[in-house]
Amino acid sequence: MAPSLHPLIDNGITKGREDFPGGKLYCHCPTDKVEVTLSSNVAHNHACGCSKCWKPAGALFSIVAVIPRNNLKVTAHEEKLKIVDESATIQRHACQSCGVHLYGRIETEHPFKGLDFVHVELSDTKGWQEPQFAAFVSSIIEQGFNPKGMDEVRSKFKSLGLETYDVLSPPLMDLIATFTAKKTGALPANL
Ligand SMILES: N[C@@H](CCC(=O)N[C@@H](CSCO)C(=O)NCC(=O)O)C(=O)O
Ligand SMILES: [Zn+2]
Ligand SMILES: [Zn+2]
Repeated sequence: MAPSLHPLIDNGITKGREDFPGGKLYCHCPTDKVEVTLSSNVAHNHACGCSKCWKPAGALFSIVAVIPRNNLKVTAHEEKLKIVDESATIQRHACQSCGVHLYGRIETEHPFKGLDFVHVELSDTKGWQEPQFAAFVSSIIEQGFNPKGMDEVRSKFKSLGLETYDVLSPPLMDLIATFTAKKTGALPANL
């Protein structure tokens, strides 16, 4: 049996809506759920194979997207949130009771500062931007996945119409490189 990449994509991808206005994310606690309100759709939604992003049990990949941090508010039970790893670039705020990551935020100088990382599967509404690509695919091996299965994993993504990358997608890599070039002076700061 093919391994589960993620329940949201295993059986095909449902397209989101261009005019989707956002919605609420909830942690997995049965009561007193942490609630996060997003006031827009997300962007750059993708499958991520890295070891740090939260994924549901049994899935090889997380599905993670970004949203401007001003469009994200914790609207209930913020007291349950704790940063998973203070030393990581992305400060992932997880519910201490159920372990779900509600949002990841960057506080240091970084090309993605100002964008929060979120998992739209924590919402019960439909219409969020669908996954656009798969990132950090080779990273699943670091978590114990047999490298012999990688062709099958990459083929499955391709059959779903998702390009696979071992870091991030070209537009995101270009953003990172442009940020670096402006810092070193290789490109003008006002480009
Ligand atoms: N092989 C490593 C990769 C970890 C990694 O660099 N993850 C990325 C992507 S997360 C969402 O796309 C990243 O930006 N991490 C910064 C951070 O987590 O703070 C592994 O698998 O651990
Ligand atoms: Zn919880
Ligand atoms: Zn990740």
